[in-house]
Amino acid sequence: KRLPPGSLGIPLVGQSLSLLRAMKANTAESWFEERVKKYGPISKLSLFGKPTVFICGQAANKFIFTNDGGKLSNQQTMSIRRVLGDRNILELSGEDHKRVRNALVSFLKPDCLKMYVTKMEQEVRRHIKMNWEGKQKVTVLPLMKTLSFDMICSLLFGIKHGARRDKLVEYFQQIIEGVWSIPVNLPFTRFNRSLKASAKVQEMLKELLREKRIELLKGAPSHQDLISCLLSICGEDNKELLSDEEIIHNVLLIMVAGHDTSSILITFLVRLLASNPTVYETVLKEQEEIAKGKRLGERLTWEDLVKMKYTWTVAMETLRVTPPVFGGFRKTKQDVEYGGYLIPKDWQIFWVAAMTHMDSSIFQDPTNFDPTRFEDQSSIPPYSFIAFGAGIRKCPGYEFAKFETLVTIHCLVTQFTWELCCKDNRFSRDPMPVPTQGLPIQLTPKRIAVA
Ligand code: HEM
Repeated sequence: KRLPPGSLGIPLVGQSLSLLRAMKANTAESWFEERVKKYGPISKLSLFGKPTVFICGQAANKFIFTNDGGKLSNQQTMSIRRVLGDRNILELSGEDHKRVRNALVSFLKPDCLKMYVTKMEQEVRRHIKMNWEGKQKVTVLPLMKTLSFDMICSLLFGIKHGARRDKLVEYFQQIIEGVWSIPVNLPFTRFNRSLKASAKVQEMLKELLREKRIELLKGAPSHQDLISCLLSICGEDNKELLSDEEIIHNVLLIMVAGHDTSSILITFLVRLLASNPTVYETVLKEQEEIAKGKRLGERLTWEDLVKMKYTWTVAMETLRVTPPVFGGFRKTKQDVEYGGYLIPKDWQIFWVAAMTHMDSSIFQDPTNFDPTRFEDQSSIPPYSFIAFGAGIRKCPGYEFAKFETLVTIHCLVTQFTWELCCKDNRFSRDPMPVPTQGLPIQLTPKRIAVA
């Protein structure tokens, strides 16, 4: 009797197909709004074969993110666990989660990333030279995916351009397809291909770890890339803090977590800059000021990124309106009480970012694109902007994504102007937002590249 209102629907299927259809049609936000109108901010349903409670609002977000690791644990789909490995950080809890997360953050924190701004710019300039220069038309989303994969390979894994990286890209595509698939391991299913690709990548990473250990023994700097950094962190007993399996599974996770998200943010920024002249002019002015202060061929520094304040508010507002991560699941470790209802042990809880991002009591006139909301971030109530999550599982790649986005937008707006080829400004979710036809744009070069 104390269960939240709502129906669990047809056994196994529940409301999954209906939600997936709404995602594809980009109406998932209204799908949830309808539920709230019907049942209020807490309701039960069944998603992906499991009884689920959907809760929304700032208090709901706080409940989820502050109880993470306590009454609630992380809940991922079976395909994620099978493809990325059971030692990836999403599968870990308690002390194990803390240990692996601290190790990842020791490389992903701003103090460390500061040293890599030049390397990021080199990667972006190389990408532009190969894929944008001399072209009249490009399709942004696939190119941004290539760029973010290259960034991850160079900066995080220290894998140079060449045959090994090409092989990795090929397998990676298959891995990604399986991460979001139905976990049926039969020949010719996406899931089966993905498992095989994952096994091959894990073999390649084992070899890479061996090589990196030798380099470290020869005196290579431990902070040259994330993998070297993870290998060189020792625990109290002077032994490596992370097992090889943990490093490999987390490298696989970072490939997935850092690839789709940043590439989608940059793609939606490119789309916005083509359709909002006021925002475009202000971003351009900020970026040109920085470019003017540089000598020919002089690279961007961390200090330059600090000056890109307006551009970052535009990125944050883009994430508010179109969060790449729609929402996420947690699992109850015991019966829990919330909002006067009982959520039984082992049920899923689902949070949805858009429900607070589009709440007019938090963000005034929420459908209006207004980057000034993020000028003073302390004015945003806690647990209401959750594009990067919150609490102990808040995205550790936030700074990496920020640096990558700012460097890329700087290079693009100072080198090109562009127009959208497709007047259809809609997008679907798969589960990440995908603009129509991957966002083809008409390019005009501004001037000869500086670098
Ligand atoms: C615009 C870019 C990005 C967005 C919007 C984003 C969003 C998120 C969100 C919402 C979560 C929390 C999920 C939850 O609580 O269930 C998360 C976690 C995570 N993200 Fe990101 N992310 C981005 C970029 C990156 C990058 C570039 C990396 C790696 C370099 C990364 C690595 C991770 C990892 C490892 C976790 C799991 C953390 C944990 O469980 O402790 N992300 N991200």
